[in-house]
Amino acid sequence: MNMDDACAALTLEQLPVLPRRSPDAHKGQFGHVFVLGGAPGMGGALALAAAAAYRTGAGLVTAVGHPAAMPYLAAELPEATWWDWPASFAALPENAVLAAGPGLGQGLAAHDMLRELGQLTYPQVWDADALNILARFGPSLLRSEAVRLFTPHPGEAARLLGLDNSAAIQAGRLSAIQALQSRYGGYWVLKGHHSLLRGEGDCCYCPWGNPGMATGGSGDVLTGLLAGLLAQGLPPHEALLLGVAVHALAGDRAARQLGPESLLAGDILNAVPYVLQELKSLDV
Ligand SMILES: NC(=O)C1=CN([C@@H]2O[C@H](COP(=O)(O)OP(=O)(O)OC[C@H]3O[C@@H](n4cnc5c(N)ncnc54)[C@H](OP(=O)(O)O)[C@@H]3O)[C@@H](O)[C@H]2O)[C@@H](O)CC1
Ligand SMILES: Nc1ncnc2c1ncn2[C@@H]1O[C@H](COP(=O)(O)OP(=O)(O)O)[C@@H](O)[C@H]1O
Repeated sequence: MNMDDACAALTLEQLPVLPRRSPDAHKGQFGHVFVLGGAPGMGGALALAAAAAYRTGAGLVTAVGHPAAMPYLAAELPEATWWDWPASFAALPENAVLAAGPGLGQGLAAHDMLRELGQLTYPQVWDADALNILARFGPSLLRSEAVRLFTPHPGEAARLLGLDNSAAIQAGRLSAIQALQSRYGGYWVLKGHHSLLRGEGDCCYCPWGNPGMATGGSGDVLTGLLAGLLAQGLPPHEALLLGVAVHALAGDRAARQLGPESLLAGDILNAVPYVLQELKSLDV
């Protein structure tokens, strides 16, 4: 079955808009995103996700990474605060949102932090190595009731379902995303060409995006976007639709300017503010 026959395409009209900021707004009203990632050699993934959370409008962003990842943050994102691994999340602010996975690796510290994350009730985004660790432990890792958004690519989806490789997922993307949601609960995007979304109600697919986005780090940008939207209080289903759409539209905008071959994940990130503005201007 062709998934496009079974799922409706997301439309611009369906996308929620971010609430207008009151003139006396302060940063505490827009949430505090904690991004867990940045194992040695992968500080860039953490920096991209943290920057994306800020670009979407989060009030504060803290990058939780290995000390070796610090130079990326200092150079790329002085706006972020920084926690070294191993970190504990016993005393987070009330408005915290956690996003785990970008460049996290699968070492001991990552396992410990995810075991703790699985018991927290703050809204969460699970991506990349957080999904690989979840695949190893299964749904029992998710002990608490919490809003959770999951963002696997087909390789990660295969691991989460105990399948050999991504070909099995690609052969039946619709049944794969259904199986993922019934096994792990929560809100899902199965990434790739025409990313599939499944939150509340029927599934839909994202008609935007392009093969230029098949480049290292573009998924890390999506993780930060989703966390930034949750942090501003968007309900999870709306955050899922808007985050995936903004990411794909930003990818299309960057590809039009630069060509798909030259596209970097950072170009998607840089296009996000323009897409957010354009979407706002549609809401009249
Ligand atoms: N700058 C940095 O610091 C960066 C750091 N990064 C970090 O690296 C870590 C490892 O993450 P990763 O995704 O690179 O490795 P991995 O999970 O083994 O996936 C590869 C396999 O999955 C599949 N596959 C993927 N997409 C697919 C698709 N659309 N359609 C179909 N299949 C698809 C495909 O499998 P195959 O088709 O070969 O079966 C492929 O071989 C992680 O922590 C991440 O955050 C990266 O974000 C990059 C930038
Ligand atoms: N051919 C494509 N068409 C549309 N979007 C794509 C395509 N290839 C990749 N993408 C998007 O780019 C992102 C890649 O994410 P991911 O594979 O996790 O990359 P990384 O791990 O390098 O950050 C996803 O959001 C995916 O939907």
